[in-house]
Amino acid sequence: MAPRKLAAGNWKMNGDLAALDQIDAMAEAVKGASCDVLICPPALLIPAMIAKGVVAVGGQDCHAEASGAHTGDISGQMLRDAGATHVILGHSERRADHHETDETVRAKALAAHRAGLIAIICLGETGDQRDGGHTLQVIAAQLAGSVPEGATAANTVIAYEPVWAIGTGRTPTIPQIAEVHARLRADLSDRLSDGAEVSLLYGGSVKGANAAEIFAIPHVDGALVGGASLKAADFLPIVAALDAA
Ligand SMILES: O=C(CO)COP(=O)(O)O
Repeated sequence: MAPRKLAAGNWKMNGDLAALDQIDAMAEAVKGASCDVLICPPALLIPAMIAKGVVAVGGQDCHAEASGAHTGDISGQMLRDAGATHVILGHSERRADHHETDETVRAKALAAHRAGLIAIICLGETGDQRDGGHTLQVIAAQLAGSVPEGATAANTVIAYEPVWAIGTGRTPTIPQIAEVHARLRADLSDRLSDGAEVSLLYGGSVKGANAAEIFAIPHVDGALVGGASLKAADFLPIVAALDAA
């Protein structure tokens, strides 16, 4: 089976109840789309977004434990209980702001799988690592360290997000994205029996204007979109480009 195509939005710490109007504005287009469409809003918006029944809804992080004395945290179990289907893990902003390591991300992914969630595991090199010629080495190590035992194409998605491309309007060249995605596919195929079917997303300054050329790259099965997922008018052209790819 071919990997599932997924257009995913990461709202980060943006959006409020009024912003859910944007989900209503997506309804018609999403109904007609053949790709999966997911939005990961701040946790407090998850129930109201799910109630709209328009897009699949995911969390932006979860704890490695199902419950316990962890003030301020949220578990995969809780996200699942609220009706979420996915959770983003190991985003570079969490790796930087919360000192998350590959080991942390792997433990969280295991917890997500136990809770019945699809883990979207993020990885990507910094600008310095890219300039130093270490990109493939960095992403291979992150993949090896962050993907847990028991990962399958059904419970895991990988998102390649070069740190220097996030929110900057800069994107890697087409050959640069192609090189990383080919390596991710090869490593996943070596490690997982269904590695050829794992969805691989590109993330970092994806817009309506560059989506089609990014989705034409081999082993790019969708996108993880930040800023351009906040408004239906910006996100829907990306969904349409993925549908057409
Ligand atoms: O970090 C991202 C998605 O997780 C990408 O953000 P931008 O699309 O705003 O660059």
